[in-house]
Order: sequence, then C-alpha cells, then structure tokens
Amino acid sequence: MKTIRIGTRESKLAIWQAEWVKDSLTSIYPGIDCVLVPKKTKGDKIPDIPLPKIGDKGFFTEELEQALLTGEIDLAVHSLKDLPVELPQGLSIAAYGERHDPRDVFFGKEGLPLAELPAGSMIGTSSLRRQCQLKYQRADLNFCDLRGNLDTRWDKLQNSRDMAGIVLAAAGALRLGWQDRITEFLAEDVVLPAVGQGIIAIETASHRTEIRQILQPLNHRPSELAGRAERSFLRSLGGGCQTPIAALAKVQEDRIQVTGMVAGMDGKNILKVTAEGFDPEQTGADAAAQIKCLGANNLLKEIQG
Ligand SMILES: NCc1[nH]cc(CCC(=O)O)c1CC(=O)O
Repeated sequence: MKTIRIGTRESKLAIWQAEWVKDSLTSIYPGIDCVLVPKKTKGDKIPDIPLPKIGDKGFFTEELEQALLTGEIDLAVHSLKDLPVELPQGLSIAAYGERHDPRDVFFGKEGLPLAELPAGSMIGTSSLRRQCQLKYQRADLNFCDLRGNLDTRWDKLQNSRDMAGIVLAAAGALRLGWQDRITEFLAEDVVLPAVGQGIIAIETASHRTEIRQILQPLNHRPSELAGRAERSFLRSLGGGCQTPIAALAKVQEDRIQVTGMVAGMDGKNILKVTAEGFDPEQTGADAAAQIKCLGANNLLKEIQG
C-alpha cells in the first residue's frame, strides 16, 4: 500500500493519539509511510456552547467520518469515548488500543483535594456524568460549564476566580504529560468513568479489508471486549455522551464483568448494576436490562425532558 493517511482532530490530545497510531504502525511495518491529515470538527469550531445544548451525535467525528467515506483518509483515530454508539453505514472500528487508566482525575486550584474544598465550591465540568456523581458525594458542590481542549480547560482553571477545580480523564492528562498537575485520582466506585474512556479507537471503511488487516496488530483484545460491552450498555439505554450514564468493564481471560451506572440530576439517586458474561454485546445489554428494572428510564426521562 502507498502512503497511509491518518485522519485526526487538531487538538494536542488528538495529535498525540494519531502519532501513537503512526509510531505503532511504523515500528511493526518498518517500510510503511504514514501522514497525519488534521481536520476541524464541529465540536472544534463551536467551542463555547455547552455540549448538552447542541446534542452530541457525531459532534467530534462527523468530518472525519465523511473523509473516510470519500476515501480522503484511510483511517480515523478517535477517543472511543467521543465516538457515537451508532456508526454511519459503511464504517466500523478496526482496532481498539490498549486501554490507559480509565479513571477521572481532579485538578484542585493550588493542589487542594476535593475533600478539603470549602462548602459550596465550584467545579468546572460540562459532563453530567461527573456532576451527578460528585453531587451524590457532596451535595454542596456547584458546577459550571467548562469546554475546549485540555490546555484551554487548564488555563480557565488558573485564570478563574470562581472555580476551585476541574475534572478530566486521567488518560488524556497522562498522554499530555500532566501527571504532576493531577491532585487526585477519583476512585471508580466514586466516579465511574465514561463509556470507552481511556481507549483509542481506529475507524475505517468496513470494506477496506487491506487496511483493516494492517491495523490488526494494534488491537488489544481485552480493551476491545471492554469497549464493546460498555458501548452496548450505553446503546441499550439510548444514551449519547451527554447523559449521566457511565460504565466500566473488566476483562479476565475473555470473561467480561461490566458495571453500569445511571444517575439522577438532583444528585440524590445513583443506580448501579453489574453483569458478567463472555459476549460483550450481550453482557452490556444484560446490565442495561437490569438497570432499567431499577428505574433508570425514569431518571433519564427527567433529563431528556
Ligand atoms: N471529552 C473529551 C475527551 N475525549 C477523550 C478524552 C480523554 C481521553 C480518553 O478518554 O481516552 C477527553 C478529555 C476529558 O474528558 O478529560
């Protein structure tokens, strides 16, 4: 094959992820030639509107998926977390990278941990999943929207008089080399991570068998099973990335254990279930069926209006 064109967003995190794919491919196939093709997505062009207001279908992925469909790029690198659960006709995930730390992390202003924040402190995060779970721990906390790429969010924290801290994904922070900035890791039984968090997904046109074959060595089977189980949970609940839904799957020798969570907006209700099995889609769907029995649909209805 001639040059492999790797589609990516333009943020530092996206470029890091695309470079990781490029470096992995070049080390496996020394003669291979790869170029990054950076693209702006809608999510990059409209950085200031809070996400829950614009809907989330493909907000960070649509332009890349268009370029896959026209053949302008051979593959697109995404954070699995940003990829809608339903992919456009003709596209599919060819490889799941080995998962990095799936947890969320807290960055306190001047290094102050969550537990030491004064009553009523303001936390910057646009994620309802993070807001609801933190509120459940500490009903006094307040939240403000915080969007933009990771650098922007960090700068907003430094320059804000109101914000006491922000919450980000550990995976993104660590990829940017921010380990020394992290105040604390949030345990997964306190803040369950987003579906797919920490996993890099490589998407291609489904009919491009040659490129899909080339990507096979980058696929990490346990991360694939975990990602598929978590996405099946989310899909079964009809959720996008802007609902207070979380899931984290652990995989041991092909056995999948998925924990799923749905939260109420008032911070008073958290539903959690665990399902086990060998088939990722079935296990995720089982967890979703269980949590619906506990009344998840009522909580989600409150949010969708
Ligand atoms: N929503 C943006 C986004 N998409 C993926 C990551 C982190 C990287 C990953 O989960 O693999 C982030 C940043 C964040 O939520 O802090």
